[in-house]
Amino acid sequence: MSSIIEDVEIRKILDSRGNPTVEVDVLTENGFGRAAAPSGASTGIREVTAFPEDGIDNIMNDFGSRVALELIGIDSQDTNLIDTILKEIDGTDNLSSLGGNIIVAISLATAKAASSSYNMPLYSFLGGNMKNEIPYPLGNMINGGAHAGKNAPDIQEFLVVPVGAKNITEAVFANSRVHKRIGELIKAKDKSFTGGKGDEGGWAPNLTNEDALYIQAKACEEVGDELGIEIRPSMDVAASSLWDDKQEKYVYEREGMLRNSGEQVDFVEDIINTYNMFFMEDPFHENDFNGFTELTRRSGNKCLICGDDIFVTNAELLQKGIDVGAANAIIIKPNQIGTLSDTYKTIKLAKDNGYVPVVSHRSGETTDETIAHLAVAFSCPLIKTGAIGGERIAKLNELIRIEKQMINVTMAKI
Ligand SMILES: O=C(O)[C@@H](CO)OP(=O)(O)O
Ligand SMILES: [Mg+2]
Repeated sequence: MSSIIEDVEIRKILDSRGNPTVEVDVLTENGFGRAAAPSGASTGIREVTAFPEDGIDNIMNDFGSRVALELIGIDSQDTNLIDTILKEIDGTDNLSSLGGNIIVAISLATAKAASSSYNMPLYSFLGGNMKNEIPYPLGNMINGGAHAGKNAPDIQEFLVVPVGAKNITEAVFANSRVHKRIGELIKAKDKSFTGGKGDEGGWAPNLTNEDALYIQAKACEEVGDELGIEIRPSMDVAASSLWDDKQEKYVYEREGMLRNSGEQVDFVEDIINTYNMFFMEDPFHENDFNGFTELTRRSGNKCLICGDDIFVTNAELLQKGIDVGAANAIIIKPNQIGTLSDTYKTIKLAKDNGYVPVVSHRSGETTDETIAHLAVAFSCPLIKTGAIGGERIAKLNELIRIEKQMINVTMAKI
């Protein structure tokens, strides 16, 4: 069987916001891999650059000579070599020449071509055939902040985790049930609600953070009782989007509130305690390591305190957090760092230091399902990938398929 790369093709496709992104096909003698890159709206400043400054089209024009020719003839199994070559072709520290999104699509498509060359699903090709754990889905229920319109809550994502679900089917249907129930509760509170949704398929209502939190908790309880499983509320504050450097305050525009870092710690701690939060992402902005450290000290024993913008899937930044006890979980988005091998390096560092890796979609997505395989392959106990919407269910339905293929399968330990 040959996994040697015979051809690499790139095309411009649509993402879920109607923006251009790239899809890459990698062909070997015996296999084929395809991957597409997502895009963020609330991106961290230290993420690699998604696309070159002049857009995608110029790269597409000289892709054959500049990229494909360099990869043809190389074994698609050699992820480290492929990623090194891609970074060399790019030649910049932040991958701004080729663009991290183009590099990540090639890196992932190559791994998929390798797995297909050996007739194996990606999760077992990367993770080995002893894998038998499925991650719990963090489902997105209400969208605010950078993912929704003007009158939506300031907080970006109101999420839930069906921690009592016994299998992935039960888990994803519990999340979709909570999503429906939240829609009903919003309509009951606001008769003029149009049913509008945000970028990740969560409702985008005219609600304060507090009302959204209350409705979310009520729906978790009601659906949890109905289904006989525990469902816990969670959130992504995406606080880099709230932070104003000049005022040195978190600005809650919808609420007309300003909070300094200390007040933000108290505010978030109170939410964790009041609502028995399971997971709290980016409660502080990307440079506020002190805020993360203080909240982790106070609440890290009862809630996952997760860093996204602060770490951007970068092992060096994660090490900085480990050194000061900032957070106990990390969001993993391959396109924040640009390659599969660097993504793995960060996951390994997280696990070696007791940080929970949480594989995540972006707000701008395609129907690419690769992250479902990565979460299983690298034993990440949680995956954040929405609850409804075509580009979100692509990953959730793939997890259902993966679970059916596995032997002696269980949900991850959380
Ligand atoms: O902040 C986040 O965690 C993500 C995904 O939910 O949003 P974006 O892709 O816009 O960065
Ligand atoms: Mg986030």
